[in-house]
Amino acid sequence: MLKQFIDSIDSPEKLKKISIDQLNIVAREIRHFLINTLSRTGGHLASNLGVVELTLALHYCFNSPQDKIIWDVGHQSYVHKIITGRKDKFCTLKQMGGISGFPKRKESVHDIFETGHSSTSISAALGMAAGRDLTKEDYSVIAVIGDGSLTGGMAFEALNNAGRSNTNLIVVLNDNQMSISPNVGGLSKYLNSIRTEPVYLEVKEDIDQILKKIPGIGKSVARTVKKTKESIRYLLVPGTLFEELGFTYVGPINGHDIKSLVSVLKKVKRMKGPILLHVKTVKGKGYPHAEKLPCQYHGIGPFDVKTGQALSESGEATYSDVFGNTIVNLANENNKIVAITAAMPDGTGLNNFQQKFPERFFDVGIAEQHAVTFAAGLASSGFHPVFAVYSSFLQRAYDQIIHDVCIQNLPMVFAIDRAGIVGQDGETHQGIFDLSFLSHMPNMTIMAPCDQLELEEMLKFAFTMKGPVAIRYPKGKVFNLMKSDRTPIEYKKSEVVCEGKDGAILAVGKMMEFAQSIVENLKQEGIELSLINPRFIKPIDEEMILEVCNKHKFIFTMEDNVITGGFGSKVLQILAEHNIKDVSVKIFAFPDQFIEHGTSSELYKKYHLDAENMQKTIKKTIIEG
Ligand SMILES: Cc1ncc(C[n+]2csc(CCOP(=O)(O)OP(=O)(O)O)c2C)c(N)n1
Ligand SMILES: CC(=O)[C@@H](O)[C@H](O)COP(=O)(O)O
Ligand SMILES: [Mg+2]
Repeated sequence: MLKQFIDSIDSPEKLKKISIDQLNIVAREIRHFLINTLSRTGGHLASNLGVVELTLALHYCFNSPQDKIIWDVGHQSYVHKIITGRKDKFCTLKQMGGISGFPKRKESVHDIFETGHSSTSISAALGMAAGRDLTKEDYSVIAVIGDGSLTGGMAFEALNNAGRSNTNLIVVLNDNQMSISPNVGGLSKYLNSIRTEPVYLEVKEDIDQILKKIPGIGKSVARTVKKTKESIRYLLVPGTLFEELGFTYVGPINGHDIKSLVSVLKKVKRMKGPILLHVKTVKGKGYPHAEKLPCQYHGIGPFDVKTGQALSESGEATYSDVFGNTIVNLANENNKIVAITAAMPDGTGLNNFQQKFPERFFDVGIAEQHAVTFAAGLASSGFHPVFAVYSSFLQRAYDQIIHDVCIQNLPMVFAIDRAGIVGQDGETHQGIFDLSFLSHMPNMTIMAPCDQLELEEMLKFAFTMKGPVAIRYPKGKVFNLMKSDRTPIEYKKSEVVCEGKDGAILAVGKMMEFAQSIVENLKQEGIELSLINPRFIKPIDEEMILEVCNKHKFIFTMEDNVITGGFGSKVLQILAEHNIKDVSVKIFAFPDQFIEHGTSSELYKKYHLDAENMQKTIKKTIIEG
């Protein structure tokens, strides 16, 4: 096989040894490598195809790890990983024990800061720059942020802070006009308006030289000249928004032209103060299927390279589908229902709602904090909003939920998708904290459906409530509980699935899938268990728990949440409050640690939360008495 350039490039130093023309060959090879490898492993293909030249140029012009490159979200860091010696590990991408889909400090000295959630890079970079200035060191700090991520509030907080800091900091804005879906909002419109400007660094320097030569005679003339300079700048130099914040704006430049990128980056490296380099790229660049459908190829499972067809799609309904369909049905009957997403209409299943009720649908950008307070505003003016959001991203809005929703006891629904284990996105994305961080908020009601039907019923129920309600459900395909006589949803009431004499399982949400099979299996072995579907995590069905304690010596609680502050600990609290000492409680939950990437089933197994392991523990506990 023909020896490729990328086979020999395992560090930024090696990259620097080749010519700029040869960089174009490397770019081609990397694209080929990414498409072929990700067709087997899956991953964030489109974003990475879009930053091939940009990443090569950055590593060509800067000296990582002395110079610090921070990747916002980090889903576009694959090319960086390839250049920094991890190409051979790509067949393990996002797999248990393999390399992560995001920057990880333990993976490489070049992964200088970990990301996964958006809009953090400028803050982190500014902190590093401040640290560098304090220790009087000399290196560059570069934040690479996408136009979608720039819509997040934190990015603006950081721009505001950096713009007046005078510190040397480079923000590379990777503008592909896309978030996961097309980017939205005023900022996106603004970037669009300056994308077409053919003016960049050289021209701006020329203008500055010309302006300097305008003579200033007398005070009023000086004022006029100053105004004229500002107007000329407004007319001729794009990016004035950033300039006014205190950044020197450079761009827009073509992010697929390596020669220009290298030339501009070399100049930017020498410039002082905060710089914003605006780079235009195409999401999915070089793979026609991804260029055409960048949203579909944002994060993709294995696919056929030729046809672009996904290989693993089963067509079975997911919880997101069920949410999406149910909310449309409910909104048909209730015109007060409005829906909000923070840049994730597809992932959350809200896209049908968007099409059916465009005027009642709001994509606020990657802005979870704003989304919650925006919903609170709608709720306080008579609407009943639903905010559909992934569990881990809702973490962003902790204070807004307390301060803007719960204190005022406003009616709104949090449709919390990707609760529990999401699998291959790892630590930053596992939704294992929501039960804990929502539980201690007064006025909040929290429910977890154990199956498809229950999600539908809980959504209907949630819109009859007068305060905030959170419904959390997992990633992936729906489960259907084997029980014909389902009881209707009633506030604070659990459901008895079956009764037995040897112990009781209380299985929250998804854990019911495991619990039902455990009960069936142990029955074959002569162990009879009660199975309870708690439905409400808050307020918890205390009556049921006390009844279970009256009947059983052993209680087993199951939840796909971290053990600290979760459902099990609430059960223990009730036992303690009632001074119940003769009942043993075993909590099955995730330990007090961050859960790495891997498939969901691997992770449940590793943490002994799969059916087989839990069954063994339950059997042993009961037999040993
Ligand atoms: C706080 C937060 N909310 C939502 C997401 C989900 N998410 C990941 S990437 C992405 C779009 C990012 O767009 P952009 O920064 O422009 O990068 P691109 O994919 O276009 O390269 C979103 C919404 C996230 N990672 N973090
Ligand atoms: C990088 C990121 O945060 C998202 O792209 C996330 O990976 C989406 O997850 P789903 O694939 O579960 O929608
Ligand atoms: Mg983008």
